[in-house]
Amino acid sequence: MEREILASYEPKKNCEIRIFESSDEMTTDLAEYISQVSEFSVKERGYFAIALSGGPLVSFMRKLCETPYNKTLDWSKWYIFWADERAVGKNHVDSNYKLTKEGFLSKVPILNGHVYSINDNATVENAAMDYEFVIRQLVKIRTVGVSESNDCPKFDLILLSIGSDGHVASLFPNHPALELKDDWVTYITDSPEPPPERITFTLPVINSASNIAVVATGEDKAKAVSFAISDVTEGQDSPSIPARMVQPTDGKLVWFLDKAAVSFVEAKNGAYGHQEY
Ligand SMILES: O=C(O)[C@H](O)[C@@H](O)[C@H](O)[C@H](O)COP(=O)(O)O
Repeated sequence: MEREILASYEPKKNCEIRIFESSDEMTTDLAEYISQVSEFSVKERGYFAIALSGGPLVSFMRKLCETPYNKTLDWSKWYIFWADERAVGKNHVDSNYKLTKEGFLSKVPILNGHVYSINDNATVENAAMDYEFVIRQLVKIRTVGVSESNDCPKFDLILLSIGSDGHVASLFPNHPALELKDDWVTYITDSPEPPPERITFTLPVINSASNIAVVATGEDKAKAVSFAISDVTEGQDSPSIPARMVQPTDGKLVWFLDKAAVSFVEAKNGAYGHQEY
């Protein structure tokens, strides 16, 4: 598989940062990474439970719909979830389900019964409660694994992208939802980005996953990426943004970035290869 990683670092325990020349090369590596995680999970557990989010993420997964992956992956073992969803109908242009259906699910043979979309026919509060209930049932029968350190679900992979304000899933800076410890799924009604009502996994669920990948390209994400991955002590220069709170308890975190997304880190620290990520 042809792909060139410009640099790869392991700055913190269980965290790796991969930097690519272009977003196209990043997309190639991301497909290979997802394929490897899915094969490992199917071998270990018999299932692959993956949670997706919105934004540009689905378009970054496009190479999974092409050869060799469309033919080689064991799609019948894939179970799809959403780390966050906007409270709009499934046909609405803002729906993460619609985005995923059009860009991914309609192109690969994942079973309809394995697609756990968030209820768009309920209030956000009820949709969040329903979703947590469904996940609890699936954890009971181990279609979704369970964390060894708490009773949280242990998704095989949670894929996130980062907003330019540093939000991940629908967890926004300084929002009380960031403090939740016992809920698995929650809702917000005051998202700073439209639409205001959203359903989201909480940090304990995200951090309990076996694998978390955060994907970011472009200069508009560069500042947030720098605040999220740099080692400097938190303070005015490095606010504690949600993406920085993504720290797997027992699993592994991989950042997939293009050159533009690390331009702010680079400006502060020098060229790639500087160890102070
Ligand atoms: O539904 C959502 O809003 C997302 O799950 C969100 O976390 C998104 O992934 C980021 O906002 C990046 O998306 P943009 O690049 O479009 O800001």
